[in-house]
Amino acid sequence: MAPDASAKRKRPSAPSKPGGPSSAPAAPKKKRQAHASRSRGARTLKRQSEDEEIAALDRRCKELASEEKQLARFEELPLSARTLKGLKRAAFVDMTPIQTLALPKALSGRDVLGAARTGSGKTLSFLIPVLERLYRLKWGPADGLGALIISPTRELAMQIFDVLRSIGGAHTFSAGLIIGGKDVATEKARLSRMNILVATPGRLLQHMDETLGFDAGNVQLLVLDEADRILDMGFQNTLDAVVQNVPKSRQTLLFSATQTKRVKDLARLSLVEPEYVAVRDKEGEQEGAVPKSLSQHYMVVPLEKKLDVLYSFVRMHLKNKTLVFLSSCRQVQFVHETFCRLRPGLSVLCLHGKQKQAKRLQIFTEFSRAQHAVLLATDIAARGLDFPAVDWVLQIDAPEDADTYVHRVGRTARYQSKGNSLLFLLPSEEQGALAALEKKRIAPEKIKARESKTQSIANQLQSFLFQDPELKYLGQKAFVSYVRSVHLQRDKATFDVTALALDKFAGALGLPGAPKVKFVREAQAAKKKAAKLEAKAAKQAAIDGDDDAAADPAKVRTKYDRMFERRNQGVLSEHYAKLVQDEDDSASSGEGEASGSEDEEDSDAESSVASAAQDELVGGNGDDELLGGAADDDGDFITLKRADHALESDDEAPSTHLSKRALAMGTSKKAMAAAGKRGQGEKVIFDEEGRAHALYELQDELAFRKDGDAKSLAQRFIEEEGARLKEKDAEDKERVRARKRERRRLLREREREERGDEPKGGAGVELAPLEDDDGYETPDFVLPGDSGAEDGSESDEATSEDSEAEEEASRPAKKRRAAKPAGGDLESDEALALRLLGDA
Ligand SMILES: Nc1ncnc2c1ncn2[C@@H]1O[C@H](COP(=O)(O)OP(=O)(O)OP(=O)(O)O)[C@@H](O)[C@H]1O
Repeated sequence: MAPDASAKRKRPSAPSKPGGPSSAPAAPKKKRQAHASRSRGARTLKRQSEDEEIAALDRRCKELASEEKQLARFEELPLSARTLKGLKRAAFVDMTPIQTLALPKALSGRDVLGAARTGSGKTLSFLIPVLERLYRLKWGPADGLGALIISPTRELAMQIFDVLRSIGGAHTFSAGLIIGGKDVATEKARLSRMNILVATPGRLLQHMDETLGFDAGNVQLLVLDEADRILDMGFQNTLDAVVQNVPKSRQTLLFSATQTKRVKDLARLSLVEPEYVAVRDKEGEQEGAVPKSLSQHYMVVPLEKKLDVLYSFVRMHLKNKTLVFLSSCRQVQFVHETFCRLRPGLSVLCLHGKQKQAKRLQIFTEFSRAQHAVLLATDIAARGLDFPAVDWVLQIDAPEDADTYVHRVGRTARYQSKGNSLLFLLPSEEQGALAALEKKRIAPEKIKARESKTQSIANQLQSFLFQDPELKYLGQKAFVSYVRSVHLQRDKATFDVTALALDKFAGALGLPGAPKVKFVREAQAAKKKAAKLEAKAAKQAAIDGDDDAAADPAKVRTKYDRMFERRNQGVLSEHYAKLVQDEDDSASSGEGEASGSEDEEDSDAESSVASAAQDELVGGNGDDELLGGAADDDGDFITLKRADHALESDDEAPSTHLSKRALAMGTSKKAMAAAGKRGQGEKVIFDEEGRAHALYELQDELAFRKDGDAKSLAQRFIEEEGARLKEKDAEDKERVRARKRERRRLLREREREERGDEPKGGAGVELAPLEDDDGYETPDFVLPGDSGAEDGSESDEATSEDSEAEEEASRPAKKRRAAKPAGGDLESDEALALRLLGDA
């Protein structure tokens, strides 16, 4: 098979035999004609034999579908000589169980749903029917696209394409690989000439939408490898759009180790009487999705220990090929970066979705060829990839579900080889994850890491991160992306983001602290709230003796539910009636005034008062008798607070907690008048911030508006305040200058006294005293509306008044000490030094 029609054209022609067509010009015309008719005849014969072969194949395929005969070798299948040649060349002789079951059905044109464990040879189960169908239809370049194979990842698409090339080399179909990350324009140019396409869904749809002349209307076969993944939510819309572009009459083949049987999914593909093909064991049970040659283990590892255990594992398995799964690209990047720096003693590679396509391809090839290596990867490496001879698959972060587990561990123990897998589970994940695996009849064996052999790398990571801020940043991203991955898990019972020891985890990554993650805080708050509600509901259920609600605390009942469900309602009504009666009595006896509106409020208050009372009484032991007892004693119950508190009446003596002076003040008319003069007793209004204002201070809006609009008022205020501040500033500056002048004057006097001479008319050096730097710097207020000129005039004024020494004095002490005194010569320098020494 030619992988590409253009490549086919470029391929150098086969060396011509002596006297063959290449030497034709030299041959006599008759000879040429004879040769042409001979080759025409050969072609016709070939075509005839092909037609016969195809007819025989068609016949045989039909028979095979009804025979239910178990064939063991590819040779026994009704396959074209070209396909058999390709299979032989690739050394495929015996069929695997899934091939034995699926190939006869698929070759007879049926829609097939194939399910078989990982690494069991599903790829050939759909590639052989693709080649055979097109061959039997005598598909040629002019027929356009005949088969479409869709894969969820680029790497898997590349791998399928490689297998197609290896077994289809004897056919003449053109085949193309359509995956993201490649030049679209080049793909577009070649697309219309392809007979078979292997594609990822997104890029395929892009071409269907954009590429002129790309027509999928003649497609005979649609294949979905890892069908359940392509049919799931992530690819849903894309796949639906692709399916709309291919004819309904096509044959459809779906393969996966974890095959979907959901009618809803399959309905989207409009399958026609699909044949479900699954390999069964001797007891007739469908074989497990995981190969028997795989030894599966799991280990409970706290989050903060994961990297230590992983590193220790890698160090102890230097002669192995290990594939490690982590939950996010950032984590893969971070662990790769740090492990490379730690130099574990074998090559550490990484594969994730944020890499460029060329890089991904390079890593894929490198790991495939490597004998001993570690590949850190996200789930893009989980499905379908056929890395040869992987010894261990490690899952550092638990898979989102059992299917993902199956695909991940399926990267080892492929075809007839053996392999090992190790799953890390957090203590909080153990129960849920094992239960999910159990449903698929998967039971990994529990093992423990030896403490003595576990090497801690936290300190080294910390030092790497300290030295390299970029790495620290990556660490923070890795942290957040891990937490997010847990947060986004569907199985909330197993994956609890609030159960993660985030501080410890941050420390294990070498981070100085745990980055704040908003959704964790939200999840924690939600959990707290839910717990509170549950507790409250359970408590209430216990109070009400509601067994159902107590058994199911999630069934939260409102206050109103409780009100309507309440027993002994009559008793409480009686309480209330007495309460109202008592109040009415007291109102009629002149103790208070009960207005109509207050009566209405009372009727609203009944429920809460009664309910609160019930809570209080029954809360003790929830005993109905007690409630009844309380009802008998209802007078006390209702008036409990008033009855127990001897309230001070207005005409009683003032409380004794006031001092004698205060009491005298309170009763003395003179004192009260004096207080009135001091402003006490004036009516004040409190503003929003609780400050008291005299009435006149708070104008109403109209009065406020009389003074002008708000903007001009604000501007005026700013200007006034600016002017006030400038004035203040000038005063401050002047005060400082005066103080400095005074200090200098005093210093000069002291010096003169010490020297015992008269001043020499300003000659010599004027020293700014060191202590002159009082740390005060006049602030320059720049207020809106301040003009630079005004500012400048002020500072000019100051400069003209001050001497050079004063300017010097205003500099910071350190600079001043370093500066050379103005006008100084050697003599004066010496004098200065001597004086300083003397001072010291
Ligand atoms: N009939 C066969 N004889 C020998 N080797 C085979 C045969 N069929 C498949 N293989 C080999 O088995 C390995 C696994 O095959 P394949 O990748 O098709 O598995 P799979 O079932 O698609 O796995 P997965 O579920 O992981 O996608 C490959 O290396 C392939 O070359």
